[in-house]
Amino acid sequence: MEILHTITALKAWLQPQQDASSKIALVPTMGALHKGHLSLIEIAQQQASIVVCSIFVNPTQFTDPKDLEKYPRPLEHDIKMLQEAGCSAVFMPTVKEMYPHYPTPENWHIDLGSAEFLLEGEFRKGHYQGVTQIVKKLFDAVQPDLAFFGQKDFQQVLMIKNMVKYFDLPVEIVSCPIIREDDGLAMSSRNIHLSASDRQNALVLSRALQFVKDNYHRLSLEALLGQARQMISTTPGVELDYFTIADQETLLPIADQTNKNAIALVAAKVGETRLIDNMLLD
Ligand SMILES: Nc1ncnc2c1ncn2[C@@H]1O[C@H](COP(=O)(O)OP(=O)(O)OP(=O)(O)O)[C@@H](O)[C@H]1O
Ligand SMILES: CC(C)(CO)[C@@H](O)C(=O)[O-]
Ligand code: BAL
Repeated sequence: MEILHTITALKAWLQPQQDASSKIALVPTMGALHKGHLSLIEIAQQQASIVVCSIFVNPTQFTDPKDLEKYPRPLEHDIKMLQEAGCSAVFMPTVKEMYPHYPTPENWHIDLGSAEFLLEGEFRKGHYQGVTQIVKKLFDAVQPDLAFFGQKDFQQVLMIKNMVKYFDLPVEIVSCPIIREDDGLAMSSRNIHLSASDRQNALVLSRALQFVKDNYHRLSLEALLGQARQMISTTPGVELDYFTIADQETLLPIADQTNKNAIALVAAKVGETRLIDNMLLD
């Protein structure tokens, strides 16, 4: 596996590999890799001949400086995992490589539609401008045919699709299923911060989502939301940011269960760690 730190080195490595039949896939990550990330690599390998994984903890998408500072960075371990997964190359640039004038902000603001300001966008203001800014830079560097993202960050996939439309980019965005621990907790790099009791309390998120999914056509919307929110807010050490049942396209709350395109989404702080999860309904 090739380990590349600069855009110049990345382009020099990619160029001779490209022929008319080869497809390039990009799997963007912030590292601290787990089986969720590996599933994206595996799906990418089924659809492309060259799979580039990027590892970059992108400062412009963090709204909480403490969250950025303590974000896990086990780079040696990540490289080993990617090597074992048979990834073609890993791109791990410095902050200066991606943002030459950092910490001076670059001029970046694009229209991502009104869903930008809902849910994660409401709790992490400007988050999706930062996400789309770095993903555009990664797309420019790799020029992938396909790019793979996890459904765990459901709103992120929507925002990236909107960014692709905005610039009319020739890249296909593939959304991949959420990988969970055996007890239902969605895998996440930030799970490493959970204490033993946080880890147990965090299960309420997937349980509340599963409750809504199982009862979607049995209970009223009011009852579904009321019970799910109560399950979460009565769990010790868990502080709910939002639990919503929304339309998958607009992310606005659905009006009733005739909606065939609904999703339940949740975000909560478990101990000191903020987690998100979601489940498609119907
Ligand atoms: N459990 C999972 N299943 C499938 N894809 C996942 C999972 N967790 C993360 N991903 C995807 O991996 C990509 C990189 O995500 P990232 O590196 O931020 O990891 P993460 O586990 O989501 O970390 P965190 O949420 O703690 O930042 C994203 O597209 C994300 O949606
Ligand atoms: C897409 C991404 C790599 C951009 O920094 C990040 O938001 C993530 O890991 O989901
Ligand atoms: N996977 C989402 C990246 C973030 O939380 O910033």
